[in-house]
Amino acid sequence: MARIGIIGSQGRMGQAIAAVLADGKHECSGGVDKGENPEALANASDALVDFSSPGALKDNLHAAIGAGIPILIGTTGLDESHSAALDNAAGAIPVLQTGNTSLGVTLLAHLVKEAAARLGTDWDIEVLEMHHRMKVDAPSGTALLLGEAAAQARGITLGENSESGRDGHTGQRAEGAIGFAALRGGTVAGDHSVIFAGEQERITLSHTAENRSIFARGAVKGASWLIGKPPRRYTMNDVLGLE
Ligand SMILES: NC(=O)C1=CN([C@@H]2O[C@H](COP(=O)(O)OP(=O)(O)OC[C@H]3O[C@@H](n4cnc5c(N)ncnc54)[C@H](OP(=O)(O)O)[C@@H]3O)[C@@H](O)[C@H]2O)C=CC1
Ligand SMILES: O=C(O)C1=N[C@H](C(=O)O)C[C@H](O)C1
Repeated sequence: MARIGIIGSQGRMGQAIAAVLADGKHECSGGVDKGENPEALANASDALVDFSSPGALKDNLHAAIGAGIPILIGTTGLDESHSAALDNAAGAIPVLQTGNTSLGVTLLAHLVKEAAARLGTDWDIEVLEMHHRMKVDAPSGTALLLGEAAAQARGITLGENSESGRDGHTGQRAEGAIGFAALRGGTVAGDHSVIFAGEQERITLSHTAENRSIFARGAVKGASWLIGKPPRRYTMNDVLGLE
C-alpha cells in the first residue's frame, strides 16, 4: 500500500484526505502542520500531498527532494516565485501542482478551452467563483486555472489580460479581457462558472463541489499515480488520461 503523508493535516482538506486514506486501500504515513518539519514525514512516505499555505511550499519541496519522493501541491494563492520553485523541484522529483484535483473541474477546463477557441473575442469571458467564509485567497486557484484555459485557447497571456476586483468608476471592460469575480460566505465548498457573454446571448459552463471529498479523492489518486513516475511537472490531465 502506498504511504501518503499529509502537509496541512489538521486543516479542512487534510482531514478530508485522511478520511479517504482510511479506505483500507491506502496508508496514511502521518501529517504535519504549521511549525512542524516535513522532513521526517517525507522520509516515512512514498508521496506527499500539500494542502497548507504558500509560505510552506519551499520547505515542503525541499523535504520531498531530500526523500526522493513525489509531491502533489493543492495549496492555492501561489505566485511566480512559487512557480519557479516548482519547476526547479520537478528536475529532481515528480511534481503535480493544481488549483483543483477534482475530475469535474479538470474536464470543465477542457470545455472552457473548446468554447473559448470557437467563440470570437466579441464573446466576453467572466469567471465567477463562490467559496466558504474561511477562504483566504482570491480569485480561487480554480478560477485562475479556468481563466488560464480560456487564455491559452485565445493565444493570450492571462496576466496581461485579466480584470478583477472591479469597484468604483472602472471604465469600460477592456476588449478581450478575462474577468474574475469572487464571492465569499457560509460553507460553500466551491462553485465556479465561466460565462461567455455575446450579443443577446450567454453560455455558462459551471461546476459545483458538493463537498471536499471530490478534491480529497483526486488528491489521493494523483499522489498515488505519481509514485514511480520520472521527475517532471505533471497535471491532473496526466493522472486522469484526459490529454
Ligand atoms: N487543489 C485543490 O483541489 C484544493 C485546494 N485547496 C487549497 O488547499 C489549501 C488548504 O485549504 P484548507 O484545508 O481549506 O485550509 P485550512 O486552513 O483548513 O488548512 C490548512 C492547514 O495547513 C496548516 N498550515 C499552515 N501553514 C503551514 C505550514 N507552514 N506548514 C504546514 N502546515 C501549515 C494549517 O495549520 P494552522 O491552522 O496551524 O495554521 C492548517 O492545518 C488552500 O490553499 C486551499 O485553497 C482546497 C481545496 C481543494
Ligand atoms: O479553499 C478552498 O476551499 C478551495 N480552494 C481551491 C481553489 O482555490 O480553487 C479549490 C476549491 O475550489 C476549494
